[in-house]
Amino acid sequence: MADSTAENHTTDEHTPLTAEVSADVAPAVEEFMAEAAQQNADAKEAVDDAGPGDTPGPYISFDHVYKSFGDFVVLHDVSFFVNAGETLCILGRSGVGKSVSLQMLMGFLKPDKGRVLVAGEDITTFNEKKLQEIRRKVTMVFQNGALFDSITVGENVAFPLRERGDLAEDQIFQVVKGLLEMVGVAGMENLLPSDLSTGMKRSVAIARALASQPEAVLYDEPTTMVDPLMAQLLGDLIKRLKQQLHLTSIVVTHDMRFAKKLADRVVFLHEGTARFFGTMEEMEESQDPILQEFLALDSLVLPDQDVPPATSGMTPESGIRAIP
Ligand SMILES: Nc1ncnc2c1ncn2[C@@H]1O[C@H](COP(=O)(O)OP(=O)(O)OP(=O)(O)O)[C@@H](O)[C@H]1O
Repeated sequence: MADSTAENHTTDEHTPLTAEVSADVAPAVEEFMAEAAQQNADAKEAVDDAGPGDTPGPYISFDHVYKSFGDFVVLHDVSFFVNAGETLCILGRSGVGKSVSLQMLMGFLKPDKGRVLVAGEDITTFNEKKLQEIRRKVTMVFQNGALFDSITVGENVAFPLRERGDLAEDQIFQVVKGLLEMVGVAGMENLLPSDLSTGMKRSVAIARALASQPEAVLYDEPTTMVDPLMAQLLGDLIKRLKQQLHLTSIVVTHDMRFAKKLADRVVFLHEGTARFFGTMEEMEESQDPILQEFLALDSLVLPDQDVPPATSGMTPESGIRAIP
């Protein structure tokens, strides 16, 4: 395992994803990551070609989307997009349709009206078979991790690797070990999900998502119910995945610090509409009283506390973890 002293944990987006991966499995993980990065670069080119004229097509977009449950209107004429390799944060108070939006992007829910485009394709009328193809490209990290409870952490992460059918068992073992080290939960292969804290489960869920080499990852409230240090670590990881794997990400969050750190753009949902769509700087400069109120309330809820830098790897014994 790489040295994990405090001075070696710079945790910026340029720290190699494999910096904490043991020397014995690093080559396998590096090869796996290089494959993923190349695939994502190809995906970006594919959507770049899809736009009209010289305009690149977005990787994901909501195009005038409407959604109601009975008489209850959740989304009313909502539009936004995410370019390939970029990160969008979906912000808004409870119950405004953030999770409903993610479920539509995964094809679990259909819009009543409007179009949903994923991987540059209009998935609005896709049948289940075609949606499964899309779900190979776009994967979701659920709040609770959505791990299989009856199998070990290692088996959970190995699952998508086995599905590929082209990897030998020793390659699977190495990639699983390396991915767990990469997301800061080294040595937890043999534990059951029920042995893990919420933050650890989320890290394992990210490792499992990465094992499927997605082009995009959708995160539902990644910092809910985790402490500020864990939130910082997850944020660093998502940023490095963007920087080094060119992953496209959508992050649903209430956490403005997190959004500030990650977002190329934000969409703010309010009373069924996309009240704001643009950069975080533009949102902060907005004179819209609803946005100003949201930002003011957030600064009350989240005082500007300094989070100490990560200093050590999390071990099953300590229950404390850090990523590079
Ligand atoms: N399948 C469903 N059937 C009926 N109503 C639903 C369904 N899914 C979501 N809703 C309702 O749609 C609204 C938006 O839900 P959603 O989960 O997207 O909110 P959210 O913005 O993610 O909130 P939170 O931040 O609290 O998670 C809620 O009022 C919810 O009860």
